Amino acid sequence: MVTAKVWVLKKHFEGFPKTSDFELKKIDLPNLKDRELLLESVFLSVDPYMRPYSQRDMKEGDIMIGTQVARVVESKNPAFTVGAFVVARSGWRTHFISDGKNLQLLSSSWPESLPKSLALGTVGMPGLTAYFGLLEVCKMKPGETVLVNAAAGAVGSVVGQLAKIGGCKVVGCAGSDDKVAYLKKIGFDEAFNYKTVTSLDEALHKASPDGYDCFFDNVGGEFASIAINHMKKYGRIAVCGAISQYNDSVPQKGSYVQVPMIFKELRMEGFIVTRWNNRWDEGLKALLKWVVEGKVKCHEHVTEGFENMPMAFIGMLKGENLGKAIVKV
Ligand SMILES: NC(=O)C1=CN([C@@H]2O[C@H](COP(=O)(O)OP(=O)(O)OC[C@H]3O[C@@H](n4cnc5c(N)ncnc54)[C@H](OP(=O)(O)O)[C@@H]3O)[C@@H](O)[C@H]2O)C=CC1
Ligand SMILES: CCCCCC(=O)/C=C/[C@H]1[C@H](O)CC(=O)[C@@H]1CCCCCCC(=O)O
Repeated sequence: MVTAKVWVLKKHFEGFPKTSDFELKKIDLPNLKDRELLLESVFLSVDPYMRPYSQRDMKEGDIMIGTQVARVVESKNPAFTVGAFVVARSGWRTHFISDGKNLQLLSSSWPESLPKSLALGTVGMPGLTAYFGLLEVCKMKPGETVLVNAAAGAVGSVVGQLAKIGGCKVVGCAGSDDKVAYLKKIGFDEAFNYKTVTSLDEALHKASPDGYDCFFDNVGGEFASIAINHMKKYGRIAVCGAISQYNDSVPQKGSYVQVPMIFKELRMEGFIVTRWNNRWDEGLKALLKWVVEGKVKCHEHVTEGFENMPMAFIGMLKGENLGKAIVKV
């Protein structure tokens, strides 16, 4: 019999999550039935959405939501051979049983030398968010200037690199000098540390005195309300995330967007990447190709050990990650 370790939401988060909000449990898994398979998680993802979605969709005692790259260890389903790798949405578990539905086999063209954990980052949901957000929401065009925040993270680092591939000038901001140095290294034209600049207004103006055509907003809050004033006429804002607000117990009061939107005739659109589920293969194929060709660089912040999942999640919310935050079991 296999015993799985799972992390449970013990107590709904109040403000910033704490390790005591989680509980590690053990679950004995039954024997496989016909068409079932047993999987072991190899890499798990910790993502910002877990904070707002846990509040909205989970009860205390539920296993934490999340995605993993898992290996098939036993199979009574002919579609999955032992040793195959899949991307699953099975939550924070070391082992689980599946009927094979909702499992995505890793692409057959996945190079042996490429870390499989990238299927949770650049060549996975975060990479697709950058891809569709830029192409379909920002509708970036060559020669335009793109601004992205949380730029050294899983989504932001791909946004900047895809915008460069698309012939744009790219400005990024992030929360440490090391992250800023990384952004310059991977091709951002301008980058600044939003935590240490004396004025966000001045930093945004200095990085692009003519303003911004596209703003890929991962952060929301104060940064977004300042950045909107730096948009060019007919600029487009892709509202991807609002991580600066996810831990608020009391909603922030901000400035209002209507006046700059009217004067500059802006378009601002929220999106969830699953809108393009029917084009997932197109996006993953393009991202994998760019990664293999070395045109898109990937960095991962890997935490070792399933027992450290809560710490990795909290660390990511605090900004400790450069690139995609991953847990290696
Ligand atoms: N709409 C969609 O379909 C999707 C939306 N998203 C959203 O995209 C955003 C980025 O996600 P992802 O790339 O996975 O995460 P990241 O890898 O970027 O990690 C989160 C980063 O957010 C930054 N951050 C944390 N708190 C704040 C704050 N108060 N103000 C500014 N920055 C902060 C930190 O970087 P730093 O050091 O720079 O502060 C941290 O490293 C999130 O808002 C997420 O919800 C993600 C996937 C899909
Ligand atoms: C105000 C909240 C904004 C959150 C934005 C965000 O990060 C969205 C992320 C989703 C992404 O677009 C597609 C996903 O996979 C993310 C959500 C997944 C939730 C699934 C929960 C159910 C489960 O995994 O069992």
